Amino acid sequence: MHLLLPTTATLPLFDVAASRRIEARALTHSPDLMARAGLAVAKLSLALRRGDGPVWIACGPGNNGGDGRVAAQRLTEAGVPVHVGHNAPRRPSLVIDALLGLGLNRTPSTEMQLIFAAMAACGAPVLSVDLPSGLLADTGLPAGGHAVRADHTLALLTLKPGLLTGEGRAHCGHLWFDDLGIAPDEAPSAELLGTTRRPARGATSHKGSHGQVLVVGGAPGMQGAARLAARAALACGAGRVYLDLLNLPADQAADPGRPELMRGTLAALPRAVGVLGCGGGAAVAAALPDLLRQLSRAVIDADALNAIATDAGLQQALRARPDSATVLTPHPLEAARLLGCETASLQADRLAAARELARRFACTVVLKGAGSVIASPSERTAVCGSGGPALATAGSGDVLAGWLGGLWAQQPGASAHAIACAGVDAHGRAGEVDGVLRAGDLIERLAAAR
Ligand SMILES: NC(=O)C1=CN([C@@H]2O[C@H](COP(=O)(O)OP(=O)(O)OC[C@H]3O[C@@H](n4cnc5c(N)ncnc54)[C@H](O)[C@@H]3O)[C@@H](O)[C@H]2O)[C@@H](O)CC1
Repeated sequence: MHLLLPTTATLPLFDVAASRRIEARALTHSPDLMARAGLAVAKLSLALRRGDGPVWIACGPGNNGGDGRVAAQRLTEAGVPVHVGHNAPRRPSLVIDALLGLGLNRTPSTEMQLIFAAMAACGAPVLSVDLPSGLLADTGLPAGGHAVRADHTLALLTLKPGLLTGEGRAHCGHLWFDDLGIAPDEAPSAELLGTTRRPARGATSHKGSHGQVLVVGGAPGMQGAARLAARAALACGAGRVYLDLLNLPADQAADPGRPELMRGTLAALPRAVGVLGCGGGAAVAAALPDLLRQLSRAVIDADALNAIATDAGLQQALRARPDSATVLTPHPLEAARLLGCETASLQADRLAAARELARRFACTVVLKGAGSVIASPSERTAVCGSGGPALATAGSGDVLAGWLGGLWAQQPGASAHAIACAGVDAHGRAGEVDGVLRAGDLIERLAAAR
C-alpha cells in the first residue's frame, strides 16, 4: 500500500468492466482478496485515526461493505474500538466509508445521502474504501450529484480513471493504492501519466539546434495571452521564439518585457511549430487556413478552437493534416463547442469526450480541467494526476500551449501524443502550490523543474 500521488511512473488504469474481469480471474487463484482488502483498510485506518474514539465503519450491502466488515474484525483484534452501523457514534476517531464501491449502479437514495451527510458532519477524517461512495469509477462523476467527500481513499486491486478526473480528485482526498498482490493480466483501459524528463541539450548545440516556435494570436487588447505562450516556449528551451501579433504594426516590439522574443510571420517561418489562438480574438480565424495547411506541427488553443468549432471548412482543414501533427488544447467549454454539446454532458464522461474529439478531428486532444485527459486516435488515453486549483488562473492555458510548442520544437521527431503527455504533466507539477499562482510565476516554476 502506498500514497499514489505524486507518481513519477506511468501507471495502468482500469475501468469497471476491466476491474471486474481482473477480479474474477484473480479470485480463482487468490480467493482471499477480501481478507487482503480488509487488512489493508485496517492498517491504513490505524495510521489515519485521530484520537482514541471508536472507528465508525459504515458498511453497504455488497463486497465494499464486506471489506469494511473485515477491517472491523482486524481493528477489533488490534484493540481498537469500532462501531459498525449507519449512525455516527460519539466522537469517532475515523470514519470508514464502505457503503458503495465498484457496484454503484444508481443515484444514492435519500437514506444513503443522509449517511454521507453524517460522515461529513461528525468531525472525524473519512477514509473511503476503493472509491468514495457514490462516485462513478469510470468517469469521476458523483451519481445524481451525490458522493462522499473523503479525506483519504484507498483504491483496491486496480486504479480506476474516475479517481483521477472529473470530480474524482475533489472527492478522493489523499489517494492510496493497494494492488492486493495481484498483477493485472490485461491491457489497461487508460493510463495515469508519469514524468518525462526534458530534452537533453548537447554540449555542442546552439540555438539553431533547438527549433523554432511561432505564436500566432494576441489581437488588439489580448497580447498578454500570446506573450505568455511565447515566454513559456522560450523558457522551455526553444531556440528561437517569434510572435505574430494579429493586427499589431510590425515595427512594434514582440514583448517589451522579454527582448529575446521576436516578431515573425508564417511566410518567413514555415518550419516553426505553430502555437495558434492564444488571445487570437476573431482575427485568428482568417489566418487559420494557411496555418493549418502549411505548419507541419501545431498546438491549437483558445480562439483558434472557437473559430474551428463554427467553421466546417476549418474542421475539414484540420482533419486533412497529417497524423500526429496537431495538438488541440481545449478547456471543457471549448471542447463542448467543438463537439456541439453542453459542457455538463461533456464533463459527465471526460475520457469519452476527449476520445471522440481525437477521433472526429484526427488529432491529439488535451481536455483540460482537473485530471486533464490526453487522447489520440491510436494511443492509449492518458489522465494527468498532477496539478491543482492554483492552475485555475488567467493565462495558465496559454502557458501550457506555449510549453507544448517549446517541447515540440526541440523534439521534432516526437509524436503529438508524447509531447502532450510530457507537457501536461510538467505543467501540472509546476502548478502544485498552495494558494494563488500567477501565469508568469508558473513559467518560472516550469523552467526551474527538471
Ligand atoms: N470480490 C472481492 O473479493 C473483492 C471486492 N472488492 C470490493 O468489492 C467492491 C465491489 O463489490 P460489489 O460488486 O459487491 O459492489 P458494491 O459493494 O460497490 O455495491 C453493490 C451493492 O450495492 C447496491 N447499490 C448499488 N448502487 C446503490 C445505491 N446507489 N444505493 C444503494 N445501494 C446501491 C447494489 O444493489 C449491490 O447490492 C469493490 O469496490 C471493493 O471495495 C475489492 O476489495 C477486491 C476484492
